[in-house]
Amino acid sequence: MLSGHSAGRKEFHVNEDYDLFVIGAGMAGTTAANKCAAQGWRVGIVDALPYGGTCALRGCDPKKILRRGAEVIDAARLMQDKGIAQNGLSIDWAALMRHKRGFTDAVPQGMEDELTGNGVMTFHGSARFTGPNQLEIDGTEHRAKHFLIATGARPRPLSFPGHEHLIDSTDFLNLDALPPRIVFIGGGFISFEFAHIASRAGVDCVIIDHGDRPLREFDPDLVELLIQRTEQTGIRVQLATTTTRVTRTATGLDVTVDQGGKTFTIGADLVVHGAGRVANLDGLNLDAANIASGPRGVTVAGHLQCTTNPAVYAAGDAADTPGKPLTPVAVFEGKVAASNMLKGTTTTPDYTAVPTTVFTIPELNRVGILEHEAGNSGLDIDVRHNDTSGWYSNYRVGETTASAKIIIDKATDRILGAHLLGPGYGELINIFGLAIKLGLTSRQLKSMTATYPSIGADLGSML
Ligand SMILES: Cc1cc2nc3c(=O)[nH]c(=O)nc-3n(C[C@H](O)[C@H](O)[C@H](O)COP(=O)(O)OP(=O)(O)OC[C@H]3O[C@@H](n4cnc5c(N)ncnc54)[C@H](O)[C@@H]3O)c2cc1C
Ligand SMILES: NC(=O)c1ccc[n+]([C@@H]2O[C@H](COP(=O)([O-])OP(=O)(O)OC[C@H]3O[C@@H](n4cnc5c(N)ncnc54)[C@H](O)[C@@H]3O)[C@@H](O)[C@H]2O)c1
Repeated sequence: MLSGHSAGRKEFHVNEDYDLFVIGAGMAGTTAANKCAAQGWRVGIVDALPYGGTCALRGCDPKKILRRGAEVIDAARLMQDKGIAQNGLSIDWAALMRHKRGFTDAVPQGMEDELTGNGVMTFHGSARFTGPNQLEIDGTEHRAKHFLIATGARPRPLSFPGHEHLIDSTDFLNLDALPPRIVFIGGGFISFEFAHIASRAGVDCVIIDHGDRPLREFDPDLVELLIQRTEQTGIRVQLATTTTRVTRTATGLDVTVDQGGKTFTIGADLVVHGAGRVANLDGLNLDAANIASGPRGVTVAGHLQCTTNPAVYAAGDAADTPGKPLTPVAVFEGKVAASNMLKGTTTTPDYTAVPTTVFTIPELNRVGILEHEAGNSGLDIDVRHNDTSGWYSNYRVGETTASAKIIIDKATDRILGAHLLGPGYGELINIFGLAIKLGLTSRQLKSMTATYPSIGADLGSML
């Protein structure tokens, strides 16, 4: 370690000679760090928070553990008058949170042990660039030949008066108790998933979206069905509704909204931010390293190298790429960035056939193109749209909302898109993803033999 002075007056210790320094120990950052260390590179990684990132600690994994409680309640309700007595089954939120922590508490040490076991040097603190090839963490400068920015995303800043009263998704996933009334601002993944969990725990939930259609990246017919099922569950969905202010009252919070010029107030005990996320680049002092960026992240070329500083790469939610802010995308972008840095190549990530699931109950899924996108591209398509609610696998569990829409290219018989709403379809969508990735025809996919009776056995009929 050396001592020196940076551009400011502060004295720095300088730790030199990294091949790669990674900022952010989430899925993108740890994937790249492990891959480069495995090739013998000297790698450093830093996180301002415990290691693990959003998915494992504050997103996908804890969310889906909490959803399990809601799944059990919903499954029992669907079996009302079908052999399951409805006597007092309820969510014990505190115990469910303990179940969640049984998983999340072990993540940071496990992740850090894996990194150090692979020879990666781990640091804790906030990193900020001090030059094109150097950054600072708590008064120590680190120089490296390459940097990977993998700092994830944060809730989009909101501007209406009283926005400071909102809690974010991280706060929601750590609530010790659920209050009687929750309002969710924004009708996207977070609000729908959380409202579906909270309503099964007895919370009176309202989702407010300023657009006329929520979950815009999903098939509109299936979204319409999901809204109906959501409202049957007791969740109010207020569309084309703008939140104008949130005020603290003696008993809770008042959310004042405008719907087509009509103003009214919705009472709440908690208001949750579900209005989108932006790249988390604040505090990185990107200008010091001449790193171009926008709200979607660090400006990178197709091979994930920064367009204005060749030493810098970016991956995951912090990179402005065609990839959606999803865990599998963060992982494969981390791999591609690592490979390009290691080999000096310009490989680009393959974004085809990345499936997405909104983990409502039942779940909404998409892979490949939407019906209207096929139309816009001038493709001649066959749309195989089935109401699957009466099919055996849904009858068995008592689910009355289920639908499948498969988009097939008439010219080649190839599957271009699959849109599924129904219990267990979150697993089925992966098979359609593989079919699209491999360019399979509907005839080839139909030739699959599935176990019976299983949800996979419905696949042939969906085609
Ligand atoms: C509530 C919620 C639920 C989600 N559910 C799903 C799901 O079911 N499926 C799915 O595919 N995706 C889901 N996502 C999205 C998914 O979590 C993200 O796409 C993924 O975690 C992004 O990974 P990443 O490595 O890019 O960033 P992150 O995992 O966010 O890691 C970034 C890390 O960088 C650190 N950091 C930031 N700035 C600095 C700095 N200056 N210095 C040091 N460290 C810094 C942060 O502390 C953080 O640990 C969900 C997201 C949320 C919020
Ligand atoms: N299951 C999953 O894979 C999963 C789950 C949660 C989050 N995520 C990721 O995290 C990202 C962020 O999730 P999210 O739910 O916050 O965002 P989102 O982008 O899914 O949805 C945000 C919604 O809020 C609306 N909105 C924006 N500003 C508003 C305002 N001021 N008032 C009312 N409505 C407003 C938008 O119209 C949109 O419908 C997602 O895009 C997704 O990539 C994924």
